[in-house]
Parts: sequence; structure tokens; C-alpha cells
Amino acid sequence: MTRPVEPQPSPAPGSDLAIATRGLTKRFGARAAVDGLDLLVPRGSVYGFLGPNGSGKTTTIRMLLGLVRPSAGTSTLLGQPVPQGAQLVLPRVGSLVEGPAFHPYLSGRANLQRLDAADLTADARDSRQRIDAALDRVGLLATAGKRYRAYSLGMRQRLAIAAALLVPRELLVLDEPTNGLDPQGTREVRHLVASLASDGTTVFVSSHLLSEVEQMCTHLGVMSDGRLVAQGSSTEVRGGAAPVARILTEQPTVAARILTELGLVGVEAVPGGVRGTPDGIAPEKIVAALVESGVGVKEFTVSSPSLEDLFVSLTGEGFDVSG
Ligand SMILES: Nc1ncnc2c1ncn2[C@@H]1O[C@H](COP(=O)(O)OP(=O)(O)OP(=O)(O)O)[C@@H](O)[C@H]1O
Repeated sequence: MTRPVEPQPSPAPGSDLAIATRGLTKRFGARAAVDGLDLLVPRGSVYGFLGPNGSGKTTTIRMLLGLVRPSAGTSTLLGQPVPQGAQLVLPRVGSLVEGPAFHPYLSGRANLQRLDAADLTADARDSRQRIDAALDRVGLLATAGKRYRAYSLGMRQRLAIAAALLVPRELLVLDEPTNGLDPQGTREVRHLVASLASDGTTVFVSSHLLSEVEQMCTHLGVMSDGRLVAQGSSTEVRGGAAPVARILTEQPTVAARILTELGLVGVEAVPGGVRGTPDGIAPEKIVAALVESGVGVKEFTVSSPSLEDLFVSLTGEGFDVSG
């Protein structure tokens, strides 16, 4: 049996991390839904937890929040081990996993009042102030008197986030917050996440929609089949993708031979020409070699693959980029 880690009263080493896991694993029967995850989520980041459906994102979030017991591994939230220190840290963590059940015939404000009243740790005397602050934070103060059923999809999701903000939070964990939203609702949630992050709240947001994550995240973690296949700042993750040289020419066979002789990697034919990974070979050297061999170069470009190309190569699956 492993020794339980004691809750720590003061920030632990590594407290610059809002979330840290080591070997976090969840098995359902013989199958590992989450397999040996080492998450590193810096405080103050907006961390996009990306992966196709079924790759293990929700199971990971449920373990982080103490909703499901890991089969192996450890986690800390805001420097506290979970589940051991959960009672100390979870009040500082807001989450949106399945979303609260709202009453359609009550107003946004009345719905928050019900949730606030159910929180036995909250002082009832400050209820009005707390609810107004949460509504204001998500931009719903002016429409707080409208019935929930009259809210747009984006307003409903913002109200769900307001419910998570009834007490001040250092970390927000949002599971697919724009799932099922229309483009306007998606924009509203995206702006809200950006504005929460600008106040210093760390946001951990899962998504299978690349377009969402790309625009709002400072850091990315990419899941594929239960494993974390890439992690780091958005720049670092992008930097992991080698640039590709593309040459438009009417002599693709000769061009391909020259590129291969020069040492480019993965040289292949593309419509109208060839492409390959320069692997450190200077662009001017490539062009010079082609021209010296009499290859007519109509166009030459060196570019990094798009984030989508990268994810397809990491996960073997396409991402829905429609937003
Ligand atoms: N309670 C459970 N019992 C058995 N298998 C489960 C259970 N919960 C999840 N799984 C399986 O674990 C895998 C990961 O599921 P999970 O919901 O974590 O993925 P996800 O990345 O969040 O995908 P989605 O966006 O579709 O929810 C899936 O194959 C799922 O069927």
C-alpha cells in the first residue's frame, strides 16, 4: 500500500504549477482510459487539453476533481495533493464538468440564488453581493432577471460559469465548455475565458475543437488514446513541428532526387511539385542546388505545418476545425 501524502499547509515545491500529475492512470477493466499522465499546468496559464472524443479528457478531469479514483499515479491541485487535500483545495477550484441543472422557468439570478443557498459554507448575508459579482463577471448582470429558458446557448453556458464563480477561484476546470454552442455562443465563452485569465485565474479547458483552443490557450496538452502525446507552451508545441519546404516545378522527379541528395527528409510528390523537411538545410542552398541542376522553380516556400497538421500527425485523427 502506498503511504498517503499529507495535506500541506503552505505552498509545496512546484507551487508555480496549478495542476501537476505524475503517472496518473485510470483503468476500466483491462483498458487504460488514461495511461501514465504527467500533466504540468503553470499557474496563470490557459491550458488547452486537446484530444479526439474518447481520448481520456473527461476521465482525467474527473480524477483531478476527486470525482473518480485513479488506478495509479498522483495529482496535486494548487500545491495540494488530491484526493487527500481535496477539502483544502477544492473550494479554490471552480469546475464545469456536467454543468449545474438550471430551472428553465426561473431567472438567471434566481437560479444562482438556489445554488448559492445550497452552499452551506457560503455566508447568506453576502449572497446578493456574491451573485451580482458572478453575474457581472460573465456579463449577465443586465439580463439576470430573464428566465433561463429565454437565454441563448452562450448565455446559458456563461451562467454555468457564473455558478462556478460564486466564490473566488484560483483555478477553473472547464470540460468542453463550447460543446454544442453556436458560433456566437462559442465566441462569448472564448471571450469570457480570456477575460478570466487576464485577472490571473488559471483556466484548464478541454476541447476536441482545435479552433477554440488555438485562439485562447497559452499552453497545450494533446491526448491520444489515453496518453499525453505533446505538452508545453503553444509556441513550444508548435515548434515541435519541423518546417516543410514546398517547391512548385514541372520537373518533380529531378527535383525530388536533388532534394533527397541534399539531405531533405520525407521528400514526396505533391500536386504541382514536391515537398520535404529541410532538417536544418538553408533555404538558399536548396534553391541554388535546384537551379544549378536546371530545375525550373516556379515557387519555393518553407513553412511550419499548421497546428491541425501537427495534431493529425500526433493523434492520427483529424480534428473538427469548424468551431
Ligand atoms: N465509467 C466508465 N466505464 C468504462 N469505460 C469508461 C468509463 N468512462 C469512460 N470510459 C471510457 O474511457 C475512454 C475515455 O473516455 P473519456 O470520456 O475520458 O474521453 P474524452 O476524451 O473526454 O471523450 P469525450 O469528449 O467523448 O467525452 C473511452 O473509451 C470511454 O468509453
